[in-house]
Amino acid sequence: MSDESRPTPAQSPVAAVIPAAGRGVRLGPGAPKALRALNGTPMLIHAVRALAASRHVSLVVVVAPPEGTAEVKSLLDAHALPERTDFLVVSGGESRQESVRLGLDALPPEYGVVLVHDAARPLVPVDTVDGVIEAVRDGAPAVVPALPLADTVKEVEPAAVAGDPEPVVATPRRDRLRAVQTPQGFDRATLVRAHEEVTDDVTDDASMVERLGLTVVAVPGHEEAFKVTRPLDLVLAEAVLARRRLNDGF
Ligand SMILES: Nc1ccn([C@@H]2O[C@H](COP(=O)(O)OP(=O)(O)OP(=O)(O)O)[C@@H](O)[C@H]2O)c(=O)n1
Ligand SMILES: C[C@](O)(CO)[C@H](O)COP(=O)(O)O
Repeated sequence: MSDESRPTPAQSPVAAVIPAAGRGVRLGPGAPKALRALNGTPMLIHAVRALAASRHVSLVVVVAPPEGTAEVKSLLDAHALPERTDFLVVSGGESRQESVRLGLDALPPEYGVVLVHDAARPLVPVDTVDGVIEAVRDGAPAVVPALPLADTVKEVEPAAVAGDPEPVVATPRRDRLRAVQTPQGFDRATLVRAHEEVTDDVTDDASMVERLGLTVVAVPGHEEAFKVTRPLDLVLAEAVLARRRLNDGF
């Protein structure tokens, strides 16, 4: 599809790329993090359902651990997922950045809006997903869901040996800081260009767009969109699911 015939973000269908190829080292020994269970269901399935809950999302591309693509395909077949959504599974890379790029490479041409969502954020509410999509469709090249911080943040001179005291070098104003979550939403052409041109190590996709000199906008995130990173996060995720079951009355 030529650039001229590609739909603008305002009209375009939305695809979600879910990088799920990480090991989960900080979570401790076990299966790759995305395949570990939350309340008996793999974290990845929760994440896929969370994105597919948006009626705007018509394709979900799961980027699986290279040795786990067959398992991910059978998991997607075995769990009830919305019929209006298509699914693709591709094999992941060495870093999150590489896994996202492999997911982007698999996107059919008609998708002009792309969400990138960590499998490790399985509980993001649909209103957060839709808020990100709306801001991209309104014309922002890149959108991040974000929350104000509760802690004060210090910049330090990192110690050579973990655990040694670290001199504090600065305290940024907290009211100007945000903790950034996923899904991050993009005009597809912008995200593809960022992945082609930016080679620095980054920790999220939006910062690659910042490096192109474009403006990234933040919209409200949600506490339940937290990232399952360490063992205590699993306890919190199960508590959130239990609260949702109570609120849903079953
Ligand atoms: N090579 C990689 C590394 C990470 N990810 C994905 O990127 C998301 C965010 O990464 P993170 O939470 O850091 O997951 P892990 O890399 O698995 O965690 P850790 O750093 O503790 O090993 C996760 O959904 C993870 O599966 C990926 O697709 N490919
Ligand atoms: C993309 C991200 O979730 C935004 O907060 C985060 O940067 C991912 O970091 P990780 O170390 O790969 O989990």
